Amino acid sequence: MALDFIAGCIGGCAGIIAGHPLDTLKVHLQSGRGSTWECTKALFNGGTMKAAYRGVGAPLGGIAAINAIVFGAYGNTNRALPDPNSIKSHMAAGAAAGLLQSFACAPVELVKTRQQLARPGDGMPGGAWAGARHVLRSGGSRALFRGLGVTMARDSPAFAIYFGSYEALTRGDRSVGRVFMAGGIAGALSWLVLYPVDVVKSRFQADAAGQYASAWDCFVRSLRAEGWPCMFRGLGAVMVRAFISNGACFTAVAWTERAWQYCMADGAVRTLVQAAALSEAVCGPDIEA
Ligand SMILES: NC(=[NH2+])NCCC[C@H](N)C(=O)O
Repeated sequence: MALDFIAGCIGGCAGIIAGHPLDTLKVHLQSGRGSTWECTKALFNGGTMKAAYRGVGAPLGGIAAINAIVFGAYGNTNRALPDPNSIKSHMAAGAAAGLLQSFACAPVELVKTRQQLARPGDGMPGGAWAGARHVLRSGGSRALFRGLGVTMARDSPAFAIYFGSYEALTRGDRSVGRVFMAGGIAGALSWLVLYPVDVVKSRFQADAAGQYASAWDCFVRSLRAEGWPCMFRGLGAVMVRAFISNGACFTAVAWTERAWQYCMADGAVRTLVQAAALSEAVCGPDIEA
């Protein structure tokens, strides 16, 4: 249990660091900041990764809480179901985990999104806590939880697909290569299917001025103004990000688990050797020897 959590945190951090620049590109594309080429150029302007990594603090800071909820809810729901090993149970447990983690994920992603899109002079500080305080001061907790409903609508089905497909793809083979591929494919699939919901979420959370009354209003007005193509902008970036990020995440989880098991086994051997040495010191060498 504790191991799942520690492994999940290390995996989650690896995934965030590997995937954040592409996440920033995605958010810029979703918000209509320009073509892929224009956005990429703007993000790497100045030759540093600074703009591409803006807003990384909130997801890094929130990953422990989010993973505690995801792994806790996933494991417990799965075990409580009548047939825990079926893919259906893994999907149901994933859906419950996705729903619950939205309460932590929505405010984290709101701060992240605002920082990724911040322009000089609009007062959005760069740090995670400073960003959250800024949002709270300007609109209270309602402002911080703007987009909670649409986050649930995205993440409950997304995590069902995520855990269901990961389980299906790793049945019978948990080698490092397989884990990376399965994690990458599961991540990419979970984004592909729910992508328009994510576009609406980004646009709705980015809207600090309160131009949209609700996420639905944001969806209808975006469609009316720009048509269906805007619901798929950034899909390429997110698929590459999701593959790398979730491949890295599940691989780090598997490595951490193996390192742990190795240390435990090693520790157990050392304890046996010490116990033998101690008994020899106390009782003298074996009589037969
Ligand atoms: N579409 C989703 N939210 N899928 C669940 C995977 C979440 C994962 N942490 C990622 O960012 O890729």
